[in-house]
Amino acid sequence: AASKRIYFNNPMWPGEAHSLKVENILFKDKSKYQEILVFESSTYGKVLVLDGIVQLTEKDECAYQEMIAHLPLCSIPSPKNVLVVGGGDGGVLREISRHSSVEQIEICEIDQMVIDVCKKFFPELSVGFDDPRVQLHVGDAVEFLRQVPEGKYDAIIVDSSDPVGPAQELVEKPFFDTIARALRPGGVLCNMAESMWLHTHLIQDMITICHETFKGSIHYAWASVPTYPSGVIGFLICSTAGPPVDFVNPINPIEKLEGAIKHKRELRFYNSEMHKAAFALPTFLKREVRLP
Ligand SMILES: NCCCN[C@H]1CC[C@H](N)CC1
Repeated sequence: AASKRIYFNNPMWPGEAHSLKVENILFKDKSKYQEILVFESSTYGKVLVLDGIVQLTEKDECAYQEMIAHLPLCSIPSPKNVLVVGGGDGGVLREISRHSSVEQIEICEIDQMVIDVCKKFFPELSVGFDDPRVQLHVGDAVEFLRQVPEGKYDAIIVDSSDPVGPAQELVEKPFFDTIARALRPGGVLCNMAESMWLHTHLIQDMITICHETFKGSIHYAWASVPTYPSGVIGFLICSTAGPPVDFVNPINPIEKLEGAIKHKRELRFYNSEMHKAAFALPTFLKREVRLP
C-alpha cells in the first residue's frame, strides 16, 4: 500500500509546508502541555513531533544537538556547572557529557511525558539522562530560574520548542533577566534562535532583549537541519560581562572537543571548522538584523 505522508504546516511558516513519508505511527497522545507524536519515517528514521512541529529526527538531530551544546561549551575555559532548559529528549545532555571539565548538569524540562516517550523510542538521545552528573527537574523553567542562586552556572543552554505554546515565555525579557542572573561573570547562554529565512523579526527582538540583558558579547550562529523549516536553525550565543581571564570567545573555539574524551558515540556534525563557520552570516541577515 502507498505509505502515508504527514504535512507540517504551521502559522510560524505561512505559505509553505514540509512533509515526510510515514512507515508507521509508533506513539500518539496528549500530555498536560502538548500533543506528542512519534513515527517511523521512510528516510529520516524515527521522528518526534510536538503539537504538529518536528522536534527531531534520528537522521539529522546530530546537527542541532551537537551545535547547541558545543558552540557555548567550547567558547569558555573548562565549563563546570551547566543548565539545560527544555531538552527533554536527552540529546543535549548526551553532548554535554563529552566535556570532561563539566561536574554538574542540571536540566529543567516541563513535560514528563516527553522524557518518558524519548526514553522508550529514542534511546540514542535519552542515553544523555544516564550520565551520573545529570540532575533532572521536571517543571516550569521560568519558576525554576527564579530560585537559582546568583552566578551559579558557567553555561545555560535553552533547547526549546517554538515560542508558541509551552515555550512562549522563553523568548521574553523577564526570562532572559533570570538567565543573566543565574550565569557567573563571563558565563555563556546558547538558545535556539529560529530561521534566518523565516524569522528575522523574532531574531531581532531576541537580540534587542539580549543586548539589554547581557553585557558581554552577543553572536548569532546557524546550522543546516533539513527537517526544520527552511532547512536551517539559528543559535544566539550571549555572555555576561566577565573578567578578562574568562574571556568568552565564541568564534574561535578554545576547547578542542574532537580528541577530548572517548565517548561511546562519535561526533557526526560538530568540529572546530564547523564551529567557526557557523558564525559566518549571509549579507541579507547582517543588513536585516542589528548585531552589536
Ligand atoms: N530538542 C529538540 C529540538 C527542539 N528545538 C527545535 C527548534 C526548531 C523548532 N521548529 C522545533 C524545535
